[in-house]
Amino acid sequence: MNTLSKAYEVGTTFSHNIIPLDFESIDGVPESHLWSQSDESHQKIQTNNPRDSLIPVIDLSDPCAIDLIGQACKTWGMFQVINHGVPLELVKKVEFEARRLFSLTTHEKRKVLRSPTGATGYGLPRISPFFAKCMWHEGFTIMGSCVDDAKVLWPHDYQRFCDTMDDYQNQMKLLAHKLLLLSLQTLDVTQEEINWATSTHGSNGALQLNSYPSCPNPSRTLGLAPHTDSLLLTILNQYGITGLEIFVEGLGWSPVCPIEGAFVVNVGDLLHIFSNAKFPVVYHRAVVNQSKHRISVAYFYGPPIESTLAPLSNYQDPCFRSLLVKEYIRLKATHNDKALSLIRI
Ligand SMILES: C=C1C[C@]23C[C@@]1(O)CC[C@H]2[C@@]12CCC[C@@](C)(C(=O)O1)[C@H]2[C@@H]3C(=O)O
Ligand SMILES: O=C(O)CCC(=O)C(=O)O
Ligand SMILES: [Fe+2]
Repeated sequence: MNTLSKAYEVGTTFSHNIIPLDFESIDGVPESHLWSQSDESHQKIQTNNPRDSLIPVIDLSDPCAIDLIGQACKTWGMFQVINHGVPLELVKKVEFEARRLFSLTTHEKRKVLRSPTGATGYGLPRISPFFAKCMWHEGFTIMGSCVDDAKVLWPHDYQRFCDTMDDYQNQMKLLAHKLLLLSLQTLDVTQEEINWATSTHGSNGALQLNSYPSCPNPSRTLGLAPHTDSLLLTILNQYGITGLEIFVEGLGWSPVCPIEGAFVVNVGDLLHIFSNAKFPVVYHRAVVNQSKHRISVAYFYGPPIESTLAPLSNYQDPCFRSLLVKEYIRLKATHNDKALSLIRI
């Protein structure tokens, strides 16, 4: 077993609906998607200016970028990055292809449904079984090649979609390595540990295309329920439409405003563990809106799944026990937000 998708093959299968709603054919929010106003996951906060964002914006060409990234990772577990070197043309192509996919009919999209234990394909977010209500969301997950699914969707025109997603995953991996290298240098880390986190052999990534159709009653539902991301680092593009929110202790849910050309970068569970909790993980969610069909694209970067994950060796008191990366992925798949506490020392 050496690819990320394999780590998901074994594990609990939930008898839970795995098919997104047929958003084309409904004109209200059904009971299954109505979140209670008293639910903590569903509370809102008022910011004085909805354009205000707490999360720092870091210019990668700034000579101080390393300190700024270290500071942002330690304070927020999140930052936005500009001047990152990813070609804008490719970023736009990814949005175009994602919109092309989600604008297919429900009948077409259901031909490439992710199986209940599967990793790739069209479906609901993996975290869905942990919530009583459904999310106003449909997603397409890519781990490695997406050619099999693309051939089903566009038998005579699949190459464009695959090439775009492959190029983007390569660019994302390069950026993830760059950002990990910078952030880790601000911790007491050995060269061997840096090599593990930024290894080019057997390291794993996944691309998640998220679609949040416009919603007749956005305040009564959620696009993506509160969660932390599982792998080392996530690089997200909001494509200009507000929706991502983070949970800030004492403040509540706060928006992360989209900035043109920027990516939102956040620490995942594996980096939280590896940094011995020096980098916090940030709870985040996505809200939907009434007039716009929002697309976001998230790249998740992780280390080889057969390798051992352990807190940095230079720290005297490890906060977590060590385990294989694939074991943590399975714990997360079966226990969701309880997984971290299950390995805390
Ligand atoms: C590598 C992965 C991270 C992810 C699970 C996945 O296998 C691919 C989908 C990812 C995603 C996207 C939406 C939110 C999330 C929590 C989910 O349900 O599926 C993340 C997963 C994660 O970070 O655990
Ligand atoms: O759509 C968003 O803004 C958030 C997406 C997200 O959190 C994810 O894909 O893990
Ligand atoms: Fe996320």
